[in-house]
Amino acid sequence: MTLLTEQTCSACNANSTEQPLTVSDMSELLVQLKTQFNDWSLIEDKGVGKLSCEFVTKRYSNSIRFTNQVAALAESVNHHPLIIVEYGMVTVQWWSHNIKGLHQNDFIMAAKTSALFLEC
Ligand SMILES: C[C@H](O)[C@H](O)[C@H]1CNC2=NC(N)=NC(=O)C2=N1
Repeated sequence: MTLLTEQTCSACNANSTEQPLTVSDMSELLVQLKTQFNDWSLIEDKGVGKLSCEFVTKRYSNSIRFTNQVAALAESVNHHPLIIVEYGMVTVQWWSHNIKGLHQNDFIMAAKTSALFLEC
């Protein structure tokens, strides 16, 4: 099985007709993600499933540097997370706005976000 970090995002377009993942597909992807990076959680926010992770940083400047790296990654694939920047912590949440739920892309991007943090 190809690691999520080695997969690429499918094109994200506003009028996607794709549906959110089935529960079984989501569960399988969550196991894959947590096997590689255990800190991600599946949350539900106003009925929308999201992947959320809190990254602990040493200084605010580290938070900003990591945030900028995630932003560059997001821009490179036109798929963007919510990022909350605090002193000592960056919270990242991935979901697909166009389908109001989780897509495989979100699991790929979550894995790539964690891989970025490890290099940071
Ligand atoms: C028009 C543009 O391609 C779309 O709005 C993209 C931008 N970034 C996006 N990011 C996320 N997380 N979900 C989307 O549906 C999405 N759509």
